[in-house]
Amino acid sequence: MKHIFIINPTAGKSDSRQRIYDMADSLRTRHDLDVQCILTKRQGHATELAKKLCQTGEELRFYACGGDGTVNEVANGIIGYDNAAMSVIPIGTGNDFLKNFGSDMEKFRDAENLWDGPQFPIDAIQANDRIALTIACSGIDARVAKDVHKFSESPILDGKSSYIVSLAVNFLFKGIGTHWTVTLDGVSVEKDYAVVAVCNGRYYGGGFMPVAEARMDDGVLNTLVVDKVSRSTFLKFVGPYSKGEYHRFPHLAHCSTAKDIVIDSEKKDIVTCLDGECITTDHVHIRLADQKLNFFGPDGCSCNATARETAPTGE
Ligand SMILES: Nc1ncnc2c1ncn2[C@@H]1O[C@H](COP(=O)(O)OP(=O)(O)OP(=O)(O)O)[C@@H](O)[C@H]1O
Repeated sequence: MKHIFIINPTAGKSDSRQRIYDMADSLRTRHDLDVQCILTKRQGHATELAKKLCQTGEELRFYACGGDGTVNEVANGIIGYDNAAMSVIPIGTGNDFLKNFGSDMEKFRDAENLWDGPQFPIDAIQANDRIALTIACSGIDARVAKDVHKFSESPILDGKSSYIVSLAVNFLFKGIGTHWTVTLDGVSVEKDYAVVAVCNGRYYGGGFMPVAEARMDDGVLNTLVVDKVSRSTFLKFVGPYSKGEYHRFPHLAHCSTAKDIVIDSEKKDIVTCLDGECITTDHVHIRLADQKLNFFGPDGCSCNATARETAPTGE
């Protein structure tokens, strides 16, 4: 078994490379493991690296060292390879993926808790030709996420503050709704939409949680569709939305467990964020991925640690 640390040197606000090298060294010396550290050189490189290594057929454990973008890229590289599994060492800005593990997130910071941890499958979202692990969101939230990186470079803004600033800019200077046809399990409705969030997990945008009951290993995607709203309604809605309280706005937000989600537009104006990585297109087709992702983590951890037991009913 080989242990591969894929490190994004640009992730997060400070350079964490040395800390990762030290952890890798510690695994070598304390446990006599075959360990390799590889730095990514550009966007998309983590997927290329992981896929190439998986194709050797060797038994591999990957550690995605970065933020959600790096996690997403390594997942896209290893999914479908039985000889590979991945975990995460969070050194990014937001690290929303690991929030699904609740307080165990802290244990992921030390490879000592990971290298012999249990392996389990988690679901993945197939969005066009890409995989997302947590949320595939289209609409104003995706436009906010697309812009968030501009603000997260500021030394005075943390993950959530960067998101709030990006939200304010999009809210004030760009429209809330976009005219699309959204098709859920074959039923199409053409109108103006604010958000279509397809959730396997629960967090995005520095901690926003659209669907609190989304579980990452139940074979179900929870899709929240939000109509275009006025600015004043949006202001009332966004707080509850970020806490999974969509049920307080049944006239605006509809949650379903549709298996097949398609968004079409006459223009190339659908921004879709996949674990924070954005694509822009005029057609998005989203469903549960055929393959599950092999994941490993600290003993006893659960990707559903913070999940609400059942879907709420409207008030
Ligand atoms: N060497 C590199 N140079 C420039 N960009 C890179 C490099 N390696 C990876 N990237 C890109 O950096 C982007 C940000 O990475 P990542 O999301 O992991 O960190 P982050 O933005 O700090 O964290 P988070 O998304 O959790 O807030 C990704 O789009 C990734 O593809």
